[in-house]
Amino acid sequence: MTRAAVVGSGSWGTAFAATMAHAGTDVVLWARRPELAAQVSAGRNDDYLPGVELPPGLRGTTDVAEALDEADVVVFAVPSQTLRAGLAQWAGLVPPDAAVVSLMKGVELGTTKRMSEVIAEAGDVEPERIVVVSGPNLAREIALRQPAASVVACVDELMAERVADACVTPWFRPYTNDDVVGVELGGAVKNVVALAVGMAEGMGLGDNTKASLITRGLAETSRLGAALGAEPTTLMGLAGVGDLIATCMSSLSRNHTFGVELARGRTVEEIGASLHQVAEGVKSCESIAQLAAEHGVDMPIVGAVVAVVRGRVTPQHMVGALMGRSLKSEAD
Ligand SMILES: NC(=O)C1=CN([C@@H]2O[C@H](COP(=O)(O)OP(=O)(O)OC[C@H]3O[C@@H](n4cnc5c(N)ncnc54)[C@H](O)[C@@H]3O)[C@@H](O)[C@H]2O)C=CC1
Ligand SMILES: O=C(CO)COP(=O)(O)O
Repeated sequence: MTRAAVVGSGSWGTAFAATMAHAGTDVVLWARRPELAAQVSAGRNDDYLPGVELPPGLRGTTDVAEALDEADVVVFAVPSQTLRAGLAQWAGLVPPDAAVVSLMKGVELGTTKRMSEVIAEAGDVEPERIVVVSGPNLAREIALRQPAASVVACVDELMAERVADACVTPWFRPYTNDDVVGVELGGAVKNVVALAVGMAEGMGLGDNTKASLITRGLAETSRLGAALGAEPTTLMGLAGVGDLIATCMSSLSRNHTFGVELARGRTVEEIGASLHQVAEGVKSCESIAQLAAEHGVDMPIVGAVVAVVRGRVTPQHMVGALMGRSLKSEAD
């Protein structure tokens, strides 16, 4: 039986751990707080997935060494900006032949590294063992066993298949892919586009506005992907268009919700204090804008979101600025 450890017991760490347990994997979920670890062992996570019944086989622990001991699959599900510091404590405990999975959808501030790059660097893990799982996977819907597909990406196909086998259920269908760069970029950039779409919604704007932002957001993602060597087909797939649609259209998305609240006039600090969960785009908009600048890629929506998050312009001003840009070809 495959043994898995999940590090991070927020909404997606818990939902993915539950999915693997349903798939027949022996799963231990690490939590920082003893009361949350005990709740998980009792079949609940009231903080992050209230009302959801977790599978009986899923165990919680606060002992990370116990969780990682003899794991075939090690999954990281913490906020992207905390991963490097966490790995400084955890990396030495990861079994040397384990698949190391990133569920995270962010880009590191300062270094502009993707999460697989942070795992390789700070965790000293070879790229052949690093697997990225990403797709239209709103945690609550997966935890409620609503059908969805996802992408399991690794440069080593056998490693991707190991992780796909460990998480496949009748309601969670993983597709393998070897384009780690494209899968990670799709997941990170869609959060920033969802902030912009949320702002449009909060301003009372309608579906044409949202569809325009989503489509031009995809154009920005594709340009960045081309510069970084991603496959165009990946960005047209589940980890690109699929996740962009789910996140931008769903009120379950924290990034979307954050954008709505910004348009209502609340500050980044006020919303962050009340949300209690990570909205990765709020920080990754800065690192993605830096990555784009480094590669000479034009990303006006990402740039506009950065300006709002920094408090330099209002969401209302952002829409006017985007609409007032000089005309160009759709293909550029
Ligand atoms: N929630 C969702 O629907 C999905 C989330 N993701 C991605 O998965 C990643 C994790 O997201 P969620 O589980 O939703 O986040 P969350 O905000 O629900 O939970 C984050 C977890 O990390 C823990 N944590 C926070 N700071 C930490 C630190 N310094 N060290 C160790 N643990 C720490 C928190 O206690 C919590 O258990 C993010 O990158 C997110 O973009 C991906 C797909 C779906
Ligand atoms: O990545 C997600 C769905 O695939 C979840 O998005 P949020 O982090 O905005 O909630």
